[in-house]
Amino acid sequence: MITLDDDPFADETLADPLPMHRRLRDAGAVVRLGRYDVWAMARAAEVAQALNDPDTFCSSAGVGLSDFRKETPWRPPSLLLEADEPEHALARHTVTSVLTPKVVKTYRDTFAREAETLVASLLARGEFDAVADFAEAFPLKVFPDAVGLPAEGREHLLPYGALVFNGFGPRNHLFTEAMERGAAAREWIAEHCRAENLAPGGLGARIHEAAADFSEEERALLVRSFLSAGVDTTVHALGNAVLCFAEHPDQWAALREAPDRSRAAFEEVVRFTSPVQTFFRTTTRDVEIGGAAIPAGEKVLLFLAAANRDPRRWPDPDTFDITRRANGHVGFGAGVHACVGQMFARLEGEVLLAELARRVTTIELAGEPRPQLSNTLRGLASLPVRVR
Ligand code: HEM
Ligand SMILES: CC(C)Cc1ccc(C(=O)O)cc1
Repeated sequence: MITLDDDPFADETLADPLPMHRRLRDAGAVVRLGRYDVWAMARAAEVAQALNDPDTFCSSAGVGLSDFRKETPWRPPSLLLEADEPEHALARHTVTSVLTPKVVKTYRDTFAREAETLVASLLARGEFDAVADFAEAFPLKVFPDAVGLPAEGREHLLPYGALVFNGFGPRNHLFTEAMERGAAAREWIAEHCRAENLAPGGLGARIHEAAADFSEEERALLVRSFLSAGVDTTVHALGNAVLCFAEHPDQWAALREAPDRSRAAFEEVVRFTSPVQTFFRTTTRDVEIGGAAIPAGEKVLLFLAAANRDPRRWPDPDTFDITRRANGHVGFGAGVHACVGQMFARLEGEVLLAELARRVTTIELAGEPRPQLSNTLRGLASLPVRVR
């Protein structure tokens, strides 16, 4: 068995995980991380195999380091993310009956209007922070509007997301800081998963209506899934997109030439930067995989970001190329738990990047990008840019 002593959740690793990803892929198809006493997979083939075998690699013990069979979760488990069949299928069917591709399409015009307003205001400013003023501003407007959240209190969404995503890691300083900062957010989120605080016709209200045979608190948990996963993820993807284009002016020129390439460009941003870097599964039986014998009951850390740059699967994996066919990456997961909001996320990325490409000639760094450290997400805390 190959053991590495890397700490994937250390600040310096989180700030620049690529060297570790290379070491993990080169060390073997399955390796052991001595520091946390867990297994790890970083190659595309094994990560896909685990995601597509939920009976062997389950989610109901939690998709973070904490094993729900041994420790009390910090919040009641998700009926989607932290559930296995048959319970998972029931919840999934309810949510996908609300967030259908057809329903997602109905937001296109609203997103386009919001994008026009936002890009025009940023172009007028010329210099701004592409995280706070762009990557956070857009999702924090369109997503809570779609869910049916009130205008006030939306400042709780990002701190709550930070709690959720740091909660998948070890109880390090990132988790404790998110816990302290997120105390008020937990209250507000719990309140706003309830039907009476969700606007009629919004996605939240529609989940309550579709989940008629669930209990009141289960219906609220289904809405909590959207509030947990629906903002920080797209915020990081959009911030990463601006950094990619600022660092690859040739790719920005290619997108400006054909703004209708923006959907494929966003897909390549998700593959290349993997906003969601890792999460766990737990083995339900002894399993042979990648030349290793993993006993039942063990935590397995899946490195989506490393798989998305695996040269065994991707030609020139470290090249950011918006004309590549990026589909088949695992940035949105795969299998029964694959992202239920990916079409919504793709629409946000497609519409906003197309508008930016139509209106902005050049994007330049106007200062050092500052990484946002997270146990699960990869993205920026700030990104000073100048646009013309
Ligand atoms: C770029 C943006 C996004 C990324 C990179 C992303 C990534 C992911 C990934 C990797 C998973 C799989 C988790 C697992 O297998 O354990 C997932 C699941 C999920 N995502 Fe997303 N997501 C994004 C946006 C969204 C949005 C906008 C929503 C809500 C509308 C959302 C809601 C969910 C939910 C509810 C699940 C759990 C599905 C299940 O377990 O059946 N996500 N996401
Ligand atoms: C990448 C995933 C771990 C994002 C995510 C977070 C939370 C939930 C939930 O159901 O609370 C679902 C998905």
